[in-house]
Amino acid sequence: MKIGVIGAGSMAEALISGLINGNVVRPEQIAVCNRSDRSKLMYLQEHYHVTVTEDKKELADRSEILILAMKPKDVEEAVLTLRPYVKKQLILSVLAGVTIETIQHLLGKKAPVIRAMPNTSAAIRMSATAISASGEATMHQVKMAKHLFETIGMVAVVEEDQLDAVTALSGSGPAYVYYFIEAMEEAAAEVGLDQEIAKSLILQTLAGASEMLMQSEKQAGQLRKDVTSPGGTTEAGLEKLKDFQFSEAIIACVKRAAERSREMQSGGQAAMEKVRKA
Ligand SMILES: NC(=O)C1=CN([C@@H]2O[C@H](COP(=O)(O)OP(=O)(O)OC[C@H]3O[C@@H](n4cnc5c(N)ncnc54)[C@H](O)[C@@H]3O)[C@@H](O)[C@H]2O)C=CC1
Ligand SMILES: O=C(O)[C@@H]1CCC=N1
Repeated sequence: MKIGVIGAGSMAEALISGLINGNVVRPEQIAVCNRSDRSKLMYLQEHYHVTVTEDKKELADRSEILILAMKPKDVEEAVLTLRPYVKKQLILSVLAGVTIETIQHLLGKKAPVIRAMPNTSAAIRMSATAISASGEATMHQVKMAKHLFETIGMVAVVEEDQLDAVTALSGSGPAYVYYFIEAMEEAAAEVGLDQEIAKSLILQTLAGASEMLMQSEKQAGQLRKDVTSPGGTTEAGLEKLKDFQFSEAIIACVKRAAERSREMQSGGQAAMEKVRKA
């Protein structure tokens, strides 16, 4: 399987790192191009030994899968310059808020397109990814995409209209967790803990809680109650989280991110209109 990656940013690197370090594909099976920043290409070549090129034709000709990994605002230019070289390749987009219809419009044909929403934990093969395929994608191509993402984490197959919600939940999700950890680190300093010790305690606590949920038949709410002794420390701490409307804040966060994904989708439709009128 030969893969061409268009856009050499954070998500591209996470995918490349997961695929290569997990021995899923060999470096020579991956070629990457970027728009302007050549240093990023040099970095990827040096670290992962992938092929780098500035020539989209060369990239497309050698690839069976073309991964779109630029920012959504750049999709129009990227796909229009790629368009002459797209023949039978499967187009695999990781772009937030850019629909299959928009991509097919920019390509000027009903090419097989699979939208995926992974997250940056792909770098260590722990991504939570959801995929959705266009009707043009063959069963083989869907299986191939599913397999690709399964090798770097777990995969859920969803309807395309679910992808805004997925993006808000697990695509952006690592950032919420890192934000929580940053706050825990700040809290640890305020209660007088050494920074390094605090960091290991926080990370093991998160990993342990997450693993408990995976292994246990109990739901999160029950496991929380198991920790919370009546009149104890946890109850006192949780009261503060309630005072500051922790749940409401998380719900508002995910809802706003999903809404933003839908707004970005409207941007993509405007680009599609522009191409249609040109
Ligand atoms: N960063 C994340 O956690 C996740 C990002 N995504 C999606 O992945 C995509 C990329 O995100 P990041 O990697 O964070 O962005 P980034 O800004 O780090 O990387 C995008 C890269 O694409 C390049 N690029 C732009 N136009 C191009 C063109 N015409 N041809 C070739 N390269 C071009 C840019 O030079 C840049 O290096 C976005 O669409 C985002 O929605 C999806 C899931 C998670
Ligand atoms: O922030 C973003 O728009 C992208 C999509 C999911 C994670 N990062």
